[in-house]
Amino acid sequence: MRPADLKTTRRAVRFDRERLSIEDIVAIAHGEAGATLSDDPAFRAMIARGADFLDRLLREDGNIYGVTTGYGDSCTVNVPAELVAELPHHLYTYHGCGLGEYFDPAQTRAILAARLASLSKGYSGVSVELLLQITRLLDAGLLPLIPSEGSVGASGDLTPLSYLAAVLCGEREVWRDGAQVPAAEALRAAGIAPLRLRPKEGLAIMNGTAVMTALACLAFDRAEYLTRLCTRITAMASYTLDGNAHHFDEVLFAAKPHAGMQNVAAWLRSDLPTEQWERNGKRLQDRYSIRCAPHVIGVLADALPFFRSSIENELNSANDNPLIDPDGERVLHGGHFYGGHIAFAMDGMKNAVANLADLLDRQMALMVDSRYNHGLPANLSGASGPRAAINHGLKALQISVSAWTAEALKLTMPASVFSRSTECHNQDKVSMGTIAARDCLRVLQLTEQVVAALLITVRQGVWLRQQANPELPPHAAITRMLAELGADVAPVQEDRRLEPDLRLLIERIRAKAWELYV
Ligand SMILES: N[C@@H](Cc1ccc(O)cc1)C(=O)O
Repeated sequence: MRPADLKTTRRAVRFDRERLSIEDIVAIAHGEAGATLSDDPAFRAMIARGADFLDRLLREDGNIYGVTTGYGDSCTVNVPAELVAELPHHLYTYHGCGLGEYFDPAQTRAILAARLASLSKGYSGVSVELLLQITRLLDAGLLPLIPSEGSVGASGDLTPLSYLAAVLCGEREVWRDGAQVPAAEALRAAGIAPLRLRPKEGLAIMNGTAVMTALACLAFDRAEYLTRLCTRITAMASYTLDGNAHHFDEVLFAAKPHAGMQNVAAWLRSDLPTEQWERNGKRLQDRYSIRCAPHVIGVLADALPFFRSSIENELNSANDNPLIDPDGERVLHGGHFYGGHIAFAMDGMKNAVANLADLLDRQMALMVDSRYNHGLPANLSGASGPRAAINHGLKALQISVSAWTAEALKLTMPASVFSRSTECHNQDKVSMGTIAARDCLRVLQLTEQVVAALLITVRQGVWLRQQANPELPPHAAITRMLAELGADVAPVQEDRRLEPDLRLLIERIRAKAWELYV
């Protein structure tokens, strides 16, 4: 369903000074919620006070950074009064040098929502009209085409956000129903008058962390689901390998108090048949990719609450410069456009997520190898009799998984350590948070591909194990998951092209199709 079709039923996220959550931004991104600006008169008056104070200051003092001066290192250049009105338009114009792929519509909606969140805090000296204009774009489904490359993530996401500023003013291009249209034409057709920016409004739109923060919200949402799905896959891999379910014992895990990791172990316990306790069972110690799975998945599970607080604090911050204190009537010069917290969260998240890909890649290596899979066919081939000779089962799928895993791991190099001095040494330390966030999304995409392949593998593996050892106790969660996967993916009996199965499973992963551990 397209977002526009959902208009009548979907909820609205209200923008005011209240704290917003990652889920609010994700809902707007996916078109499940709209964005409305609070019409509370006190809120609107507070916003207007900032803009009025700036107007007064301009009249009385005549000298404000970024209003009557050049930007950044050019702050020593004074702008004559008759050119002040043109200055914000120059800001977005000369920043129109982004390149690379355009952000997709969901990412773009998240970016608009994140910028609206920051400006709604009331410290940016912008007009209510500007905030409303952002909601109008979201409402009408007119999404700026924003190139994804060209931000150092410390003077804010200046260059990508210049594309939002330009579109608000009826310039550059938007997506409309999936097509690229000139913004001027799209705004006219939607009955939206282009803005003429007030003196500080160009800076307020562009000088902030909205792009990286929006991407971080989307990344968080995907990473959280993967902790659950990788746990379920681990349970099915353990079952496939006829492994030792007691590796996830409650007393064992109580001895190591990482709460997220303990949770993963508890999920595994709930998935696996652990009724019978054997002192020296048949499989004393499984390999690490099974035995230590809670310790690998748990790193991400334990980091998520920290990532959430960093991302939501950034989302709920006034992150431009200078800030305008409407009540104290002061102009506060600082560096809140510096995205170090998001950079760290994204660099950390991509590392922890790539480790999931690596974990699953190792689990697959055990399952397809008849030297390690405890009695199942090589490559988990489902063919029998003379035809077994020409069937290669999941052989190529494993090779693809190795490639996707390698590519994910390759992208884990932290972006934040590549800070470099730029803009005539005014921006001499920068966060690279937007690059970190883009890396993280790519690592998530590659890891989801690995997850899709592992879903095929465990679906095949559990099915073969049930045939090989019919006496094994079936377990509710695994049986249910096998049935759900079975509805999408047939067992591989004769070799077939698995790409369609993979693509379908990736869709299911992105839609969080399976209810896991609720
Ligand atoms: N981020 C800078 C402002 C800036 C804006 C545009 C630039 O091109 C450069 C710098 C500051 O607030 O100090």
